[in-house]
Amino acid sequence: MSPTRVLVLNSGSSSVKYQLLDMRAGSRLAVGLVERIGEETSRLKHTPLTGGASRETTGPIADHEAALKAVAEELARDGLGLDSPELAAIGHRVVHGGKHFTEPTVVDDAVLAEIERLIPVAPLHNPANLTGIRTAQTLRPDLPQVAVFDTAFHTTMPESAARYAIDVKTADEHRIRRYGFHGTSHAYVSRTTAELLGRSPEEVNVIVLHLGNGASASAVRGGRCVDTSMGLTPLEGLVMGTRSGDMDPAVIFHLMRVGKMSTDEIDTLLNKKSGLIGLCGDNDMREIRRRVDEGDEQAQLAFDIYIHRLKKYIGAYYAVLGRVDAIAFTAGVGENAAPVREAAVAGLEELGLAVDGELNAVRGDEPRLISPAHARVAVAVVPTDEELEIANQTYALVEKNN
Ligand SMILES: Nc1ncnc2c1ncn2[C@@H]1O[C@H](COP(=O)(O)OP(=O)(O)O)[C@@H](O)[C@H]1O
Ligand SMILES: CC(=O)OP(=O)(O)O
Ligand SMILES: [Mg+2]
Repeated sequence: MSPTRVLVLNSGSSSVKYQLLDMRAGSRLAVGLVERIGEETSRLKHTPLTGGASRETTGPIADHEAALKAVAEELARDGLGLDSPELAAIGHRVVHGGKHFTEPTVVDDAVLAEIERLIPVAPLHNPANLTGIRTAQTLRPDLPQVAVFDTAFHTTMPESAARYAIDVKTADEHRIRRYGFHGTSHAYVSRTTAELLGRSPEEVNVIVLHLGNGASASAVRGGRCVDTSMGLTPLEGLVMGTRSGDMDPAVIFHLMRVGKMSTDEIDTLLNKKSGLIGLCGDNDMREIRRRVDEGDEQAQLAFDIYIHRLKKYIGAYYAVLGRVDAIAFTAGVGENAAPVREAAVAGLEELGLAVDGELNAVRGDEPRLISPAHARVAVAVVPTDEELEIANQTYALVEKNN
């Protein structure tokens, strides 16, 4: 019998999320997370789902290579090591795939070179993704390593949404266009939202709000992305944990000319010291809500700016789609922060949008509706599962190639 297990690695700038799945049985064998990679207080949390309790270790994990080796050791302790003949492939989230990669792709040297070439436009993410792939290759050189790109779902965007209004020749020479990210999540969540409505994805128009530490919105018409809020890099769009999202690009010239800041300093400012953390010193929505409830004005202003931007995108994508069947909230903030969901649609009753206070307060892991009965537009909470989606795409590709 051919092997049926897939290991999925979702390497972020300072974390690795992973899952080991058995695709034939449709079950998860282990899940885990390594956080704060590169710091003294790195933490690995491993949960075997074949029996036994979660294990947590803290202590310095220097880089993504060390992180992946630690994950491999944890899996081996449960008899689920990477040397298993039952492993069919390793699936990797790769954040930037440019215009080129529209499908999941088996990694070879040319693919690695392209991911590397795209580092300047995904400096926080592509290096970690590359290290994950290379380390996995050294651990299992015989296995297919499959790259699943954040950008792939957005390659259906029309030119009118994908192009910036800058000189065409310059844009083409430097491949400057809007690529969009979190595509695996937008694809999974828009499809799951259609299922929740009991309809096929082709029939429905959905606005997906992926609100994690990084955050993006997308407009999905009949299962295809027609616009999304991130652009050339994951900096454009919504207010995020540490990223500014949209602003007048001339802010950058001003900081250079008048603020005498270097390109790298401005890059760090906008990617790592802006957004919620720049506005109020915290990037965790739990902490911000706690402060808001205590009457903290700075946290309140940060929250208000976050919501204002979100609302603008809801309105914009409503206009782009013309008809909206559902709005889906997902990722850490979208799935957990009821006040964010309530505030984001407050005052939009004329657009057929509202949340039911009681439904909105319910917590859970299942996709669910939070709009009042008979609402014109369904408002939903749809937990994302990038790892499952990557596993499905990886396994489908490996099966096809066999
Ligand atoms: N219970 C909660 N209430 C409000 N916000 C939460 C809660 N749990 C997590 N979050 C938010 O979710 C964020 C992480 O989301 P996640 O989707 O895991 O992000 P990423 O994949 O970018 O690391 C945290 O920074 C925090 O702001
Ligand atoms: C592309 C992106 O912003 O990813 P993340 O939210 O994982 O940082
Ligand atoms: Mg994420």
